[in-house]
Amino acid sequence: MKELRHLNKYFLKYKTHLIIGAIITIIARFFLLYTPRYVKKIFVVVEKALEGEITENIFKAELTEIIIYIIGAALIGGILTFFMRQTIINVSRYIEFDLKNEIYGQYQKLSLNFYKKNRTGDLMNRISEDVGRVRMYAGPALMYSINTITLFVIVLIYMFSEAPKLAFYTLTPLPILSIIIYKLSREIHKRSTIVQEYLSKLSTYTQESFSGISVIKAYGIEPLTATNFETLSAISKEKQISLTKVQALFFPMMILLIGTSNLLVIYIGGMQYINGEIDSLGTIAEFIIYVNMLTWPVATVGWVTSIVQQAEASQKRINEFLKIEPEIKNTISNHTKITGDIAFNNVSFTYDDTNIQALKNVSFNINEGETLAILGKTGSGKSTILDLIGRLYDVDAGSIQINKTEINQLNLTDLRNSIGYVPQDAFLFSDSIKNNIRFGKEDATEDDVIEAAKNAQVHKNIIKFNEGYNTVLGERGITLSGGQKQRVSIARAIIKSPKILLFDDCLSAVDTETEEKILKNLNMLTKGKTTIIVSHRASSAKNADKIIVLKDGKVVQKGTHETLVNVNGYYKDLYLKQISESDSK
Ligand SMILES: Nc1ncnc2c1ncn2[C@@H]1O[C@H](COP(=O)(O)OP(=O)(O)OP(=O)(O)O)[C@@H](O)[C@H]1O
Repeated sequence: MKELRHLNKYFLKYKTHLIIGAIITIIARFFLLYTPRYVKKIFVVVEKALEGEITENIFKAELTEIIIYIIGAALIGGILTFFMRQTIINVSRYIEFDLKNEIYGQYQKLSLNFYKKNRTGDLMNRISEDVGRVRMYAGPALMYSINTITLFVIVLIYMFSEAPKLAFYTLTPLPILSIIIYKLSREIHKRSTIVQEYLSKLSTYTQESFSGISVIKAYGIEPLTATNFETLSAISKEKQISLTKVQALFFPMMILLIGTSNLLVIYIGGMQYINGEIDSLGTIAEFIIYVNMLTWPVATVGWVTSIVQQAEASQKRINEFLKIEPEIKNTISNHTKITGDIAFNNVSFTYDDTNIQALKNVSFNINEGETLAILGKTGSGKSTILDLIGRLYDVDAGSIQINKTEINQLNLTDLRNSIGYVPQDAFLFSDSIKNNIRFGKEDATEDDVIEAAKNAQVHKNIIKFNEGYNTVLGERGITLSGGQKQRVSIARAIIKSPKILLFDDCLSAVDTETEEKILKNLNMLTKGKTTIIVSHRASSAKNADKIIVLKDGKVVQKGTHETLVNVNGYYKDLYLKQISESDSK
C-alpha cells in the first residue's frame, strides 16, 4: 500500500464526499438488513395463525404491516444504495480526472530525453490503463470494503444473537469462497494482462501497416503483412480463450458455494428446529437470506484484494514517472527580457542515450537582428545547436549566453516564447490549416494568418483547396506535400513575430525558385530579429550576416559569403557545385 499513499492527498481533497458516502453506505445496509428479520416475523405470524393463537383479522393486519415494512426498508435501502454509488464512485472519477491531469502535467514538464527513453505506448498506458486500475481502488474497492465491513458486522451480530451454532456452521464455507475468488481474480488478472499485451501488439501492428500502406503496396508485401497479422491474431485468440476458461469458472464456483451454505442452513437449521433448539422455521428463512446477502461481499474480499494489488502495481508505475525531476527546469520566476544577442562559448554537448558527441568546443556569436547561416554535412551538429538555443537540452561544457546572460538564468517560458522554431520535419496537427498556423499565436486574426501564409509562399496553395484555410489536415483530412508542410510550418513561426527565428533546413523540400521568394520575404520580415538558418544549400546562406560551417561537431569555417567564397573549403565547394547545377538546368 506504500505506493497508493500518493492518493491520500486526493482522498483528503474529497473527504466530505467520502464521509457522506460512508455514512450513506452504513445506513443503506441497516435498511437492507431489515428484510430478513421481517421475513422471519412472517413465519412466526403464519405459525401463530396455524396454531390458532391469533385471529384471522390480527393475522392479516400483522402480515400487511410486515409487508409494508419490508417494501419500505427495501425502497429506502435501494435509494440510499443509489446515493452511495453516486458519492463514492463519483469521487473515484474525480480522482481519476485529477490523476490524469497530474500525469499529463508532469509529461509536459519532462525534457526530450525522457521521451527518448520511454516508448509512447508506455506513456499512454500509464495515463490510461494504469490510472483506470487505480480508480478501481479509489472507487469500487473502497465502496465494497465499507459495504462488506458494515454488512458483516451487522449480520454477524444478528446471526450470533439469534442462533450461534447455526451461525457458525453457516459461515464456515465463506472464507473458502473468499480464497477461491481471490485466486481466480489473480489468475483472471494475469491472463487479461497477457490478452491486453497482445491486443496492443495487434493494434500497433495494424496502425503501422496502415501508416506505411504506400510502402507495403509499393513493395508488394501485402501477403507477408497479412500472414504476420494472422499469426499475431491467432496467438491473441488463444490467450483470449484461456482467459475465458478461467472467467467461466467464476460464477459456477460462487453458485456451488452459495448452494453449499444454503444446504448447511437447511440441514443444521432443520435438525435444530426438530430438536427444539430454535423456536421458528422463520430463523432458517432469515439465515438463508443472510447467507445469500453475505456471499457477494465475501466474494468481493478476494476481488478487492486483487484490485488493491493491481492498483498498487499501477500506482508504482505512475509514481516512477511522477518522481522524475525534469532535467530542464525553469528556476527563474521573474520575467527576463530577451533581445536576441546569442553567444556560444566553447560549447560541447553529448547525447545521453547514444553517447554521440554532437558538438565539440563550438563558439560563435550573433548580435541582435543579425542572421546566421549554419551549413555542414548531415550529422554535423546543426540541429543540435538550435535545440540548445531553445534549451531543450543543457550543455555539458562551455556556455550559451543570450543577452549576455547564461541561458539557464533566463526565465524558460520567456525564452521559448521569444523563439519561432521551424523544425526539420514539419509537424502539423490534425486540425485546420488556419489553426495550425495560429498555433504560433493564439489571438491571431484571419488577416494575420493569411499574411503569414503569403509570406511563407503557401497562400496560393491553400486557397486552391475547397475549404481553403479551414481545410483539415492529418488522418481524416488532406495530406500536404512536403514543401507545403514546410511552408505552413514557416507561417506558424513567423506569425508569432518572435525575437529569435530558428529555421532548421526547412526549405529542403521547396524548389529553388520558391526558396528564393521565401528568403526574400524572410529578409524583410526578420529585420531586427535574430535569425538562424540551418541549410544544405549555399543559396539559403549567401545573404546571411555570418556563416559557420560545421564538421563532426566542430566549427571548421566562419565568415561571410564574400570571405568564404574566396577560400578553399566546404562553403566554396558547395557554392560552386550549386552554381554549376543551376547553370546546367
Ligand atoms: N535526439 C538525439 N539523440 C541522440 N543522438 C542524436 C539525437 N539527435 C541527433 N543525434 C546525433 O547527433 C549528431 C548530430 O546530429 P544533428 O541532428 O545535430 O545533425 P545535423 O547536422 O542537424 O544533421 P542533418 O543535416 O542530417 O539534419 C548525429 O550524429 C546524430 O546521430
